[in-house]
Amino acid sequence: MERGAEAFRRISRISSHLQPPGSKVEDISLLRREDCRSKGGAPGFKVALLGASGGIGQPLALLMKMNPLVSALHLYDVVNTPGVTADIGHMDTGAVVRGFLGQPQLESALTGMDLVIIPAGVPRKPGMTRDDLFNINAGIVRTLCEGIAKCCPNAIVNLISNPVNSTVPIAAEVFKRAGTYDPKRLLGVTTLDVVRANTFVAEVLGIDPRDVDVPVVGGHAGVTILPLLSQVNPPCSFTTEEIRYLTDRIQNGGTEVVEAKAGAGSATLSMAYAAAKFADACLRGLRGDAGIVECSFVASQVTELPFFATKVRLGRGGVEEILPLGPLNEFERAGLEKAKKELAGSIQKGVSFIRK
Ligand SMILES: NC(=O)C1=CN([C@@H]2O[C@H](COP(=O)(O)OP(=O)(O)OC[C@H]3O[C@@H](n4cnc5c(N)ncnc54)[C@H](O)[C@@H]3O)[C@@H](O)[C@H]2O)C=CC1
Ligand SMILES: O=C([O-])CC(=O)C(=O)O
Repeated sequence: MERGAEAFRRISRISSHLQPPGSKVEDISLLRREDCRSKGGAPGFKVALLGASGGIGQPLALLMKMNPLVSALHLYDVVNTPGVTADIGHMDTGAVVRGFLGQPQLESALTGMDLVIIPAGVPRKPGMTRDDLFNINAGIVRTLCEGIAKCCPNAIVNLISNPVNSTVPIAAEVFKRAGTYDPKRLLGVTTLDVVRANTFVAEVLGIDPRDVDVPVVGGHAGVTILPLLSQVNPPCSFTTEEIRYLTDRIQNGGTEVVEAKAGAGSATLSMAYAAAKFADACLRGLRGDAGIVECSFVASQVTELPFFATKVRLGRGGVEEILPLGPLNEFERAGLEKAKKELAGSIQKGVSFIRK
């Protein structure tokens, strides 16, 4: 009997370690986080996920909890974080998980973070463009970035919320106002475009997508998504029809998912995969690994525009080097002009939102 009670006490103590703040477990008097023997997790990076209860946020939380480079994972949202945190927190991987609910807990969620990933905001429904999300998501991104400027100004920021072509300029303006802007640390996540391009090109070539690398440059909406099919690795050639089919499918991959989900949102699972892949690359860069190259929408001088997505080399300071576009064929040069025209407007819209 006595041994049974002791066993219950020990189990209760262990599970208390993972209870999120605000959850309803206090009525079991033995459940106290402070009772745990171990206070910390494995050495590694501290990562915050803002929008953690959403369609992207939940699977991304799962994937980041599985990343051995992460020692602390902070899950922030305006809804449902106690449940998501309790659930993810039971995974027997190294990262210690803590949940934060609502604006009053934003600062605690952000303090001390090395990497902040932002998938907070509304997704598209059929018939909408990413720009139709601007009115709601611009304000959400501004608030979250103000928190970052205050609580973890040196963190790397991975911005997922759409329209990325405008939200990255918004974030830059918020950081400039706060005096914390470092263009090397602000990265718009365009990895899903590369992931899709690799998949669709591999399908056409009849090879394994893991063996394919397609650079996708420009931005993250419609014609601003510019796959460079002339630079595919391994080197290969396509017919004119294949180039038109692939370019169109890559540019409209997001819309393909939005329509298939028929009102239930946009890409979440493939996006969580892509975001986890990109975040892992950023963390390996922070660790000092060499040769980490990914496409990302960043402050750039590759074109006359202030922001542009290209391959970038990641390192301890974030973006260590912006790689050139490389030689483009005539089809890609025409695509680049179209992309730049639309991008210029989207970037300006983001900048004006803060400067107005
Ligand atoms: N960059 C990219 O390649 C992609 C970007 N996206 C974008 O990611 C965003 C999120 O998409 P989903 O996860 O599918 O949407 P969702 O609606 O399922 O989840 C969004 C989450 O953000 C939370 N949220 C709302 N306001 C917030 C605030 N002020 N602070 C913190 N959290 C807040 C919501 O409560 C919700 O849990 C959308 O804007 C979508 O367009 C989606 C796919 C790909
Ligand atoms: O299409 C959307 O709205 C979501 C997104 O950015 C993508 O899937 O690429």
